[in-house]
Parts: sequence; C-alpha cells; structure tokens
Amino acid sequence: MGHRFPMANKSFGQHFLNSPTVIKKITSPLPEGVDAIVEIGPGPAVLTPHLAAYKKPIFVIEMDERFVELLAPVVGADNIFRQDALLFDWKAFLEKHNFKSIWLVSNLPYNVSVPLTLSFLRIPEITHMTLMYQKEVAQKILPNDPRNAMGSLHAMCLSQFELQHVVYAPPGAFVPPPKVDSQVLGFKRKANPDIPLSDIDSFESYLRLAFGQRRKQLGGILKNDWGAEKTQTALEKAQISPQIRAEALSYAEVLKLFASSR
Ligand SMILES: C[S@@+](CC[C@H](N)C(=O)[O-])C[C@H]1O[C@@H](n2cnc3c(N)ncnc32)[C@H](O)[C@@H]1O
Repeated sequence: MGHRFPMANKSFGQHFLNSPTVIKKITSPLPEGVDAIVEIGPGPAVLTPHLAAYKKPIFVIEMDERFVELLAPVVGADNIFRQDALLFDWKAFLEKHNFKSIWLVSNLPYNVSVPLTLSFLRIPEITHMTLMYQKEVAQKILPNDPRNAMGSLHAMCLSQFELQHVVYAPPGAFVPPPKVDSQVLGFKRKANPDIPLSDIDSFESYLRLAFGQRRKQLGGILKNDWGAEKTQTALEKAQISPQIRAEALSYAEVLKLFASSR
C-alpha cells in the first residue's frame, strides 16, 4: 500500500498495520450516533486518516513524539495528546468537550491492552470501541468456544458491552510482524449494563477472587475470603454447587452469585 513507516520503537510496542483489508474492517462503518472519535496509539497515522474522513471531532493519544508531525495535518495539532493513554485525564477531557457518545479505536500496544480496556469500560461516554488484541487476550474477552471459558475479563467486558468479533490479523498484516496472531473486537455499550458502574469495583474484586484459581472448586476459593457462612448462603441463594469450578460457571450464574453475595 506504499505506506512508509518510521523505525518501530520496540519499547512502545510498535507494529504498524499494513493490510488494507484489516484497516478497513477496523475503521468502518462509523457506529451510529457517535459524536467524537478518540484513537489511542495512532503511530504514523495509519488508521487515523480513515477515521478523520468521517468529519467528526477526532482526538489522538500517542506517547511517541516522533509522530506528532505526521498526525497534526490529519487531526489538528490541538487534538493530539502526547502522553501515556493509561494516564489520560478523561474527566477533564469530558468536562471540556461534553461528548456523549465516543467511538474509541485502537491498534493497542499489547503490553497495556488489558489495563486500558478495564479503564475504558468505566467511562460511560465511551459507547463504542474497536480494539486490536493479541489473539490469546481477545479469546479471553470473547471466547470462540464459550464452554468452560468463563473468566474475569469476559465477565467484566460483558457486564458493560455487547461484544463481537471483527477481524483476525496475522503477523504478516503488520510491519514489523509481531510474533503472535492478533484479533480485533467490537464493543457496543449496553443501554442497561448488567452491573451498574457504581458497583464495578466490587464486581471486579469478586471476579478476581472467583477466577484467581479457576481450576479449584468454587466453594473452597470463596470460603477463604468470605468465610464459611457467607459462602454457603450465597451459593445456596444462587443455586450453585460449591463443587463447581469457576471456569464452568455460566455468565448468568456469575451475575447471580455476585448479587447473592451482597
Ligand atoms: C501497535 S502500534 C499501532 C500503530 C498504528 N495505530 C497502526 O495501527 O499501525 C501501537 C502504538 O501505540 C503507541 N503507544 C504505546 N504505548 C502507548 C501508551 N501507553 N499510550 C499511548 N500510546 C502508546 C505506540 O507508540 C504506537 O504508535
């Protein structure tokens, strides 16, 4: 496609997309009703021009200062945040701009993809996301085979979003090619989340406890933290056997047990 990439900086997890098919799948269509687009880690403006073409307000957050010069003509110098996306001040950004429905797009740097996803799900104004992951991580968020696949990332994301597979990206879709396969997922915020955001921290602690030792029996794991009485009452109320392994729980059971534990 003739895109000329600067030298990739490995410490920033840089692998630039070089596949028109994958780029198109990530950047289209514009989700209905969004009033702004935020791209994390735009690098040398690979996805960015396709997103800017929608003529919505567009902002980018990029750590590597070498790219500012390439991004400025695409999004405007004032719309570039040259910083770590993990430290981005969403509160200040939203107070200033008052957007109600943001589409967040990113070919995420693999080392920060999970903490970033967990932070985005806490920002209700982010209504749509299209995010690239290492395939193993994407499979934890949205397993192809849902049997015995329950885990904390899946439950956390599903509590706020409808999830869908968008496209696989083999190593050859990038320059330089990473050592792993990648997968892009689409997220659409549920109008009524299964867990209100005010409870999301407790839900996350509960999931970390229940899925910290996925292959052990659930009753034993919970008892260590909750004590015998609370564990027995909660499991009975949710009609779940203490002998079950956490990974075999259905999503409905995960929600029921959380509700029963409170
Ligand atoms: C995998 S590359 C993707 C580049 C481009 N968007 C593409 O699709 O080809 C990840 C980009 O994220 C940037 N980056 C890495 N860690 C970051 C962080 N914590 N916050 C913001 N940007 C980061 C890197 O400098 C790099 O440009």
